Amino acid sequence: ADEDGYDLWLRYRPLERAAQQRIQVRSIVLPGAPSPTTDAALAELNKGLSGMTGRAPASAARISDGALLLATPARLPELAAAASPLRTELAALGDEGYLLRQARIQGRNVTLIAANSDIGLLYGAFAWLRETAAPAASRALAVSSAPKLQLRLLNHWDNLDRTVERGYAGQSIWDWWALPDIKDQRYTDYARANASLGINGTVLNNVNSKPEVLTAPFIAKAAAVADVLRPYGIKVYLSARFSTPLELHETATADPLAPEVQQWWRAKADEIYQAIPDFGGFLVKANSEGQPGPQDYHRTHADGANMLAAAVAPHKGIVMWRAFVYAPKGAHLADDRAKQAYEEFKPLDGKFAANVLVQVKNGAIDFQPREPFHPLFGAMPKTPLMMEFQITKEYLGYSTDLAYLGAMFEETLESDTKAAGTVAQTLSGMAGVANIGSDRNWAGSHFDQANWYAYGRLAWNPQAKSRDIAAEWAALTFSPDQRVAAPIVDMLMMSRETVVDYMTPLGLHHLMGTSHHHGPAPWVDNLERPDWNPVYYHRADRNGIGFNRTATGSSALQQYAPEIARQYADPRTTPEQLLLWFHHLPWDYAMPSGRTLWAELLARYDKGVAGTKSLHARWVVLKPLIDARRYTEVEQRLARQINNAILWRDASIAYFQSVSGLPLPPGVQAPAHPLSYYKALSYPYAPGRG
Ligand SMILES: CO[C@H]1[C@H](O)[C@@H](O)[C@H](O)O[C@@H]1C(=O)O
Repeated sequence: ADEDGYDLWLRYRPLERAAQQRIQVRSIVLPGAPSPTTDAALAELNKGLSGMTGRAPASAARISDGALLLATPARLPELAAAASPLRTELAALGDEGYLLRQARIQGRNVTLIAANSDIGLLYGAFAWLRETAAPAASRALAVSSAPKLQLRLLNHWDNLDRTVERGYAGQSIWDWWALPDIKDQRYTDYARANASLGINGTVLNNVNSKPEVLTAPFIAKAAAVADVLRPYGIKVYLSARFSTPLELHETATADPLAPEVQQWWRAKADEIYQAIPDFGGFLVKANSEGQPGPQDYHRTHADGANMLAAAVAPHKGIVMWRAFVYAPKGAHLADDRAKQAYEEFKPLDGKFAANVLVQVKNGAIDFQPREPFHPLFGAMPKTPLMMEFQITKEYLGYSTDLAYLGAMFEETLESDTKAAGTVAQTLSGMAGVANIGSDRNWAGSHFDQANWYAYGRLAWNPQAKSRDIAAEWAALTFSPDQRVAAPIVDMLMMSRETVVDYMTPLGLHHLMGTSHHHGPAPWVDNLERPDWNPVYYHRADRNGIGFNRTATGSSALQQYAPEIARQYADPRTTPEQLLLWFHHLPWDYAMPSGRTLWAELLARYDKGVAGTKSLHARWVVLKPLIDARRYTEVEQRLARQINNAILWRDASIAYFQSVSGLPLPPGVQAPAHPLSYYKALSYPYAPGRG
C-alpha cells in the first residue's frame, strides 16, 4: 500500500540513515497489564518503528537504557510520587492528554510517553511517531498536549444502502449488509487514522436519517462497529429521525410532550445502551429541509432536544441538535434565509437540558467556499455549541478540485465574535462532515486526505495554525524532504483562495448548479423555493450586485455583536472578501484597488484561473520526487481543475455581463462560448447527490 494512498499519513516509510540513527529505541516497556488500547498503541509503535528503521524493538518488562516507556501514574507509581517533576504537568493534561520527554526513570535514560489514561498513551504513541517521522527542525523532544475540545466528531452522511450524501470517495465504508458478522479491516484502519488525530466520536449515519437505523438489527450492527472503534477511544453515535416511533408504528404521534413518545425513547435508549454501553448519543436534524421535528407539533427545538436528552441522560449520553434550519414557508423566503437559525435558536438560549449541544454550521447559509462566521457563535452564552464543518467538498469542487480546507477552518475559528472571544473560544465540540469512502485512498483524492487531517488536528486544538498542520501532513504523506514538502505546503495554502476566486469572489455565494452543486449556474431563477435560486443571493441587475444585509436591506447584520454590525454597515470598512455578502453595490463602485467593482470581479475570476494553472505547474516539477501513481492521480485532477476554473470564470462572466450590460475592460479575455452554451450544460451523473 505504498503508492495507492491507503496508508494515509500513517505511511512509516524508511527514514534516511542519519534520522534512523537518532532513534535510540532499544526496547518498548509498558508497566502493568495490557489493555486493548495499549495493545493498539504497541502495535502502532511496532508498525511505525519497523517501517521507519527496518527493525521493531522487543517488548521488555524491565526499564533499561534506551527504552521507549509508556506509563500512566497507575502503571508507574513514580509518576505519581510527590517528588516527580512530571506529576503536576501530568495532572494538568486531563484524561486524554499526553507528554513526550527524554527522561531519567529508575536511573535509566528513557524516552517517555506519559499520560493519565491508556487513551492518552495511544494519543502519545501517535504523537511520538509523528514527531519521529517528520521531525520539526532540531526540536528537542518536549511535547505536552491536551485537547481543547471535549467532543471531536466525524459526521458521516452515509445512508444504509451505502450511498453517501455529498460523498465523492466511493460508497460508504459501513457495510450494513455484512455487519455485524463481518468487520472489515478498514474499520480498524479508520480507527487508527482517527485516533492518530484525536477524533473521539463518530456518527455512523446520515442526518437525513431513517427509522430503521434504530431497530434491533441495526443496533446490533452499530454495536459491532463500536466494538472495533472502542480501543481507539472512539464512541459511536447515531443520527435519529425525530418521527421514528411514529413511523415504526409504535406510537400514535411523535409529539415530544406526549408521555408515550417520551417513554418510547427512554426504552429505545435503554435498548441501545444494552448493546453499546458507551454509546455517545444522538445527532438530530429536525424541521429542516423536510425532516420531521417538534415544530410539527407546535413545540420548540428545545422541547424536542430535551425529550431525547432525558432518554439518554441516565446513561450519560448527549444530544447534538443541529441549528441548520430553514423553513419551507414564511417570512424568511422573501427576506433572508441567513437569518432563520439565529431567530429560532437565540431565544432558546438557556432552555436546553444540560446534555444537549447545539451544532451550528460554520456559516449561516451552507458550507460555501467563503462565509462569515455564523452569528450564533458568541450569541448563546448559556448553551454549549458545537462547530459543524464540512470536510467533504460539496461546494468546493468535490474530490476533483484541490482546496485545502485547513485555511478555511482556521479563518472561521480565529474570527473575533466581539462578544465572547474568538469563535474557537465559544466551542464545546466540533463535528466534521466526513469525506471518507471506500476508495483505496479513502477521500477520493490524495490531497483531500489533508482535509480530514486538518479537521482532526483543529478539533484537538482549534488554535493551531493551518500552515503548520499542512507542513506536518505533507511531510508525513509525501516526504519530509523539504524539496517535496515545502512546495506542497505552498500549494495547499494557496488552493482555497484560488477556489474562492474562480467560484464566489468578493463575498458572492450560492451560485452553483441545482441539486448536484457542481459548477456555475448564477442564472437559475425558477426553482420551487426562491431561496434555492442563485439569483436570490447575488441580486445582480443592471445597476449592481450583492446582498444587502445592512439595516437598509435584510438586517441580518444586526445578528452580530454591535461592534461588528457597526463596522460592516459601511462597505468601506467591510472586509473586501465579504463585501457582496453584506452589501449591494453599483457596478462602478470604486474598489480599494482603484478598479471598479465590475473590473475587480473580472480580475478575481482571472486570478482564480491563474491560480489553478500555478497549482498544476508547481506539481509538475515535483514529478521526479513523487511516486508514479500518486503523481499521476494528482496531476490529472489539477489539469481538470484548470478546466473547472475556466468554466466557472467564463460562465460567470457571460452571465453577469448579460445582466450588467457592461463591456469587458481591455485585457480581459471574453468567455469562450455564449451564455446559452453554459446554461445548457448539465451534470447528470454527478456523484454524491444522496
Ligand atoms: C444532509 O443534507 C444536506 C444537503 O445534502 C446539503 O446539500 C446541504 O449542504 O445541507 C444539508 C444538511 O446539512 O442537512
